[in-house]
Amino acid sequence: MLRAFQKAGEVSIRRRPPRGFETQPCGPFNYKVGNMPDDNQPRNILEEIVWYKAKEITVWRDKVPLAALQSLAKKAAPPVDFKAAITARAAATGKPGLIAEVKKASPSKGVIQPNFDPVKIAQAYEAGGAACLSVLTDEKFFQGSFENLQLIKAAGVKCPLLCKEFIVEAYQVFKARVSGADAILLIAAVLPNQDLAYFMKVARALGMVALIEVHTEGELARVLQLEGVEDHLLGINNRDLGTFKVDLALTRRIMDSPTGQEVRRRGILMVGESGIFTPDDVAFVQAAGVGAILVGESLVKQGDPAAGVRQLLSLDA
Ligand SMILES: O=C(O)c1ccccc1NCC(=O)[C@H](O)[C@H](O)COP(=O)(O)O
Repeated sequence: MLRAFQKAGEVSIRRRPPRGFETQPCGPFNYKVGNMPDDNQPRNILEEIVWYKAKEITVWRDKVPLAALQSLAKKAAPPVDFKAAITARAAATGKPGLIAEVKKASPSKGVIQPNFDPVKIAQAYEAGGAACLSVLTDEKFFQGSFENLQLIKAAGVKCPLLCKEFIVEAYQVFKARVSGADAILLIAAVLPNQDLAYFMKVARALGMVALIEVHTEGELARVLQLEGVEDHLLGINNRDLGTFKVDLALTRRIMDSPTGQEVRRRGILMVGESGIFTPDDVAFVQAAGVGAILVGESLVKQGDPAAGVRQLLSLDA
């Protein structure tokens, strides 16, 4: 459902507070600007995340300037083909290719897995039959890290890795590559097409693909206008950003719409994201037309994530 402030398909997330941040850096101190009116507050969790991200990036850039990161990216081991891993696994199993998410906590659920060992979880997902992995790198809201991405790659996990970061600047795309990512997430609610096109280009130049995530049919129609979008993946996130409620029927509604039909005609690899808990859920989104699924909570909270993967996909042990 569209909110009052949102027009069909347009960016709905404001990248900065409209009247500026409440505090401004002033030498070694943070100077409080004064009481800000209510309309300067984030309207949903995604705005809160993105506003904080802008501050985080400033700190990262002070430590490692973009030029230094770019030269590290040149020296990094080459990326692995993310899309090929999904299509190969889907062909072998007859199920959507699974992108299993290494996720400790979330804004909607708090801590999901208190005994969180990212490498062990990643290895278990791979052993269970995941095609690819998604690694949350956001620290404040998901208790993830870029270090987790590095550790998983360094441990020899072969599944291609998606850097699950809230990207608002090219700096993060280079940081993802340097940390071992094979794919990046781009969110259409946050990024206008001009930014999406630029970040897709940077990702391609570094040998990665993008998972471009939409929440509405309008956003899907908008991202379908991007040149070369077929080379990437498109995801439908079933989680409402305002209420956190997940509704798998969103995937079906969008895939059944005229825009969803266009996606099928153009043979774009679609990913069903969030709220997938059971083999019936997998069958539901597969019937709706997705070729891949992105699953976090239902797998990560299990004592045996490898068994969890096999169970979810109804695979033999
Ligand atoms: O997971 C959240 O609470 C969340 C809140 C706000 C923005 C994004 C959020 N999650 C990111 C994701 O897209 C999910 O981690 C991913 O799709 C897996 O979802 P699930 O299987 O439901 O854990």
